Amino acid sequence: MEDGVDHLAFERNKAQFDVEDMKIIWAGSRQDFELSDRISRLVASDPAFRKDDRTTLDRKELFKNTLRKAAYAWKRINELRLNEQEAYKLRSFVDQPAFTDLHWGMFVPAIQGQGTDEQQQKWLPLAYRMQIIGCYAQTELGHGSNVQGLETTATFDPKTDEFVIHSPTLTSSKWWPGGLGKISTHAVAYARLIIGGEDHGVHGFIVQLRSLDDHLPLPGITIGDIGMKFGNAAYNTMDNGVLRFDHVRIPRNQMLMRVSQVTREGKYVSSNVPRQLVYGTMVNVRQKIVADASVALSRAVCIATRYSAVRRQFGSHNGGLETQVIDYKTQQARLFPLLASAYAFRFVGGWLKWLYMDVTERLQANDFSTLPEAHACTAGLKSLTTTATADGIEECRKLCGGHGYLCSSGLPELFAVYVPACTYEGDNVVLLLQVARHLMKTVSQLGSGNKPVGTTAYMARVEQLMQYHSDVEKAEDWLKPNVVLEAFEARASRMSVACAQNLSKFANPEEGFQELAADLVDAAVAHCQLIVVSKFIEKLQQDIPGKGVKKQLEVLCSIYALFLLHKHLGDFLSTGCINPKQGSLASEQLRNLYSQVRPNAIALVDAFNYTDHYLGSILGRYDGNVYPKLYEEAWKDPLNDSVVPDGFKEYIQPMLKQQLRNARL
Ligand SMILES: CCCCCCCC/C=C\CCCCCCCCC/C=C/C(=O)SCCNC(=O)CCNC(=O)[C@H](O)C(C)(C)COP(=O)(O)OP(=O)(O)OC[C@H]1O[C@@H](n2cnc3c(N)ncnc32)[C@H](O)[C@@H]1OP(=O)(O)O
Ligand SMILES: Cc1cc2nc3c(=O)[nH]c(=O)nc-3n(C[C@H](O)[C@H](O)[C@H](O)COP(=O)(O)OP(=O)(O)OC[C@H]3O[C@@H](n4cnc5c(N)ncnc54)[C@H](O)[C@@H]3O)c2cc1C
Repeated sequence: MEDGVDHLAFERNKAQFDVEDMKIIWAGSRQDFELSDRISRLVASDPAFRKDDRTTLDRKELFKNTLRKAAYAWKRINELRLNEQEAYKLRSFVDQPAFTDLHWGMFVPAIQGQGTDEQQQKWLPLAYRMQIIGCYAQTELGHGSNVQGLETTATFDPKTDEFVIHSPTLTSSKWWPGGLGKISTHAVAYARLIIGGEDHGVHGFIVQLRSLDDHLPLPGITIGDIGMKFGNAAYNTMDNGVLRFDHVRIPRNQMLMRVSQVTREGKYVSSNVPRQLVYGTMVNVRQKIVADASVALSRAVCIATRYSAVRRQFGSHNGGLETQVIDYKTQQARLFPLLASAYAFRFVGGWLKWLYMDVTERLQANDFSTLPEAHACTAGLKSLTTTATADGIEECRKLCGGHGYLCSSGLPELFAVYVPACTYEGDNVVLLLQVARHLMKTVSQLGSGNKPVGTTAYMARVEQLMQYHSDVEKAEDWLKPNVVLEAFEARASRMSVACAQNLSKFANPEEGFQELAADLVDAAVAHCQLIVVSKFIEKLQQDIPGKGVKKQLEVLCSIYALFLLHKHLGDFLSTGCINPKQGSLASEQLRNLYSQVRPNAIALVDAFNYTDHYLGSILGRYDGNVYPKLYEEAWKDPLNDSVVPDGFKEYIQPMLKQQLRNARL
């Protein structure tokens, strides 16, 4: 069959729910849906945002092309008078990482979160109008995860009322900041504050890097790009940079002074806010990364699902059609948990956004009580969702067989752009260790009358959870939300308690923490998975309008939870929460659930409402017309510009002629 159009139309007719209603649930609200829909079509219909040619561009062309798109996007944002939310959407649908991500995503929030009112009034209007372009320069060549280990210094000079920013060693060179390499005029740079020889730890400083006239680096500044990164086009649209300071002077009022101040006399004054607020920008971005995970994963799942319905292999009887690969149970068991994960991450992302807004409001009112919870949740969920998304995109590539390896499938580039999310904004293992510290603290305080709150509230029932044994008797029992929730709570609390008990055997707790780090990471994962499962279940308790929509979400929620249970069966069995028979019943139920998803699979990915432009994949085309378009696309490759390739006459022809001569001899 040459043309897949009929396959997908038939698939869409099979759906047992209203896809338009599901689009609203996915978007968050009708208003959010309309906004996304409008802006994505605007970008898709504008030839200036074309992106199908980028894998064939060399780095310089690719980068220039990125600058052109960023400037054009800014022009359109102004011409159309888009508000902040619309502008953010437009940049995301342009789908090309650029310096603007760091300007809007980190430089501006760093000033908003860590600057005083006066500093905000001075710098934010310039940044909002893009009269200055900023980046977030924290990581150094020698230190990334260990922020306290940064070496760059900011030494106060009381004579001139300035800070002297300096990179004392090679390893103190700033290394990685996006937008720094070629474009940023300013940075929020992190450096150790030194006053009168005393080290006050790491603080943020606004530093001008380049002239606003000719864009040349200012005196004392050495700056450039750090070189090609993984993938071809992918993240190479971004100028991740290197920066060295040679005694660069900035006025005292360019230290971000919301958390602590340096007076004219050189006195260090701490506000009554926790010093961890210096890390606040990372918490903000981690929350955005969690929201973005569902987008990246759903794109890959949309491509793999549509293609799996178009692709046929084996099973033809009497010359009839072969079997659609989506009908193979192995394909379903690999694909449908990823579909369910995309929905699960969508809902947990929405919840985390709420949590972040809540903690921000509290901080403004000097209530710091929920900061540890916000840090643990953003760190843990960033780690969990980005790991699962990066692995999921790669699985989707494999689900598309050989064609998934072509750039025109969109999957190689999606993976290459996405996978650094497991490292940036905190290495995923380092972040899970932060969650583990939070859990160990919670367990250690259990007997003290300090009741655990928020996502650790289940620990208050630790005695009951330590006695728990699942009462599942038949496969359908696993469909009950409380049954699932209790099993996940019992597993998470037992893993944390086991770690705490083992830790208590060490005379030196820090040594114990290092020794037990792998178990602690497992306990942190169990806790984070519980959060995602419980937020999905909570979502289902809300009013969910739309024909058949709630039923589909219930199926996906069960798949997400039971897939995790199946994957981590060892945890559930070894902690004694369930027995082997109950584990088998969960697998049986999972198979039933896959059969229920099958007729709805295409409609469930249509509900993401992605344009073909945004998907950027021939395999994932809405019309399913894969083969003719793949064939057409191949001829566009620059290698096919000429029939005989460059280099043939120089290298291959002499070889062939030599062989011919030898044969004659
Ligand atoms: C960006 C948006 C772009 C928008 C426009 C485009 C549209 C695109 C669409 C979607 C966008 C999605 C987003 C995409 C982003 C792409 C850009 C990526 C750019 C990348 C940037 C970076 O990577 S910046 C550098 C990030 N670096 C790190 O994350 C470093 C990791 N390390 C740390 O965080 C810390 O050092 C660590 C926490 C690991 C340890 O710190 P340390 O001080 O040693 O801590 P410790 O002693 O363990 O703890 C002390 C104490 O403090 C508590 N704590 C630690 N961190 C925090 C925190 N962040 N908040 C609050 N509290 C914290 C910790 O729990 C301890 O508490 P106590 O136990 O003492 O109570
Ligand atoms: C694409 C990209 C964009 C970036 N953009 C920016 C930016 O705009 N601004 C910026 O400032 N930075 C940026 N970064 C830097 C990024 O934040 C760091 O790379 C990240 O925080 C990880 O730190 P690291 O590189 O030092 O890794 P390392 O800490 O050196 O990690 C190496 C290995 O050691 C392990 N490890 C480290 N510490 C521990 C520990 N305590 N216990 C157990 N294992 C440990 C890690 O798990 C990992 O396996 C970017 C990075 C990338 C890849």
